[in-house]
Amino acid sequence: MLDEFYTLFHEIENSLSLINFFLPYIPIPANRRRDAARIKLKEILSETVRSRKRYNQVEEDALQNLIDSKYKDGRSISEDEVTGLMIGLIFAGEHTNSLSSAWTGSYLLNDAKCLMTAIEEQKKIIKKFGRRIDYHVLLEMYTLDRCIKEALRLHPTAPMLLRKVHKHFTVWTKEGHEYEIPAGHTIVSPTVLNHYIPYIYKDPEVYDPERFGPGREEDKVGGKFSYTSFSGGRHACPGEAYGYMQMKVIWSYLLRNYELKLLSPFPKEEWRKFALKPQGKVMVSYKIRQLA
Ligand code: HEM
Repeated sequence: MLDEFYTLFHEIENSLSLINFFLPYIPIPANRRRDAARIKLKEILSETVRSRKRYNQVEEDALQNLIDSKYKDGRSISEDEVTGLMIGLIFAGEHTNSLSSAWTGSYLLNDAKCLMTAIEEQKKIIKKFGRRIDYHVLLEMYTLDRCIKEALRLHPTAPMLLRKVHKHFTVWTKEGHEYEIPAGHTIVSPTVLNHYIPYIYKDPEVYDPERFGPGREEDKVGGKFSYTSFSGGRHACPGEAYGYMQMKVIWSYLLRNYELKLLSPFPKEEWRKFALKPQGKVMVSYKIRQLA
């Protein structure tokens, strides 16, 4: 069941491409597979929803929260809405995390100094807490946190953010130029360019997790929208903290239990895909070890 679920999500992920951004329903093979996978996922989730209702089964999970939620006028949300929201939620958290973990790993394994700093941090944490990894232990992983944040600065999973303008407003640039933004227009904020602005990020092309460390905190320099890998404003990602936790679980576990080496060249970005994934396969060799 889990394998089938994963494969179906993979089909949805495979349809992410620039062409789909402009023409989401164009009948190309990837979209046909995406639509078939969406139907099958809906069937699986609908069956779970119905079975819970049939047997009055109540679980403590996100699906249950959606099943039990109501509109302001007291109306329950429909089965279609529950399954649609659930698919959206899993998709929002799954491919973003796997891409960001892959970029983080590629950078760590490509940079001996960063890798050593991240390993030393794990050793210190093991000394303090033993080998357990829980919420409180994850909060102590400042170095790993910064390594992930920096990988996401260089490779944000959403390369641009779009907003529909509801009210006319004016923007002034640092150079003093003034721009009128009329209501009704769609504005694009290209995260993938903003994260490389040199007066905010020193040597922006360089992977340097310490730029977020105490005393530097370069992302604070340009104001609250300098770092938008998790977007900003009302529709900022609600899964940011959870996402960091997941990525820290993955990478702390790997660093503690395996000696890893990057075999393939450092990956390039796959620009044809809307989410900036690594191009081709990232090949790694591993040897079992236990950090102490
Ligand atoms: C590395 C991990 C993640 C990254 C990089 C990421 C990135 C983003 C970005 C950039 C947006 C905003 C898109 C926009 O403004 O147009 C967003 C929205 C969203 N994310 Fe995440 N996300 C991550 C993990 C998660 C997780 C784990 C969840 C939930 C379990 C999640 C749920 C959502 C949802 C529901 C939205 C829509 C928010 C709204 O429109 O109000 N994300 N995410």
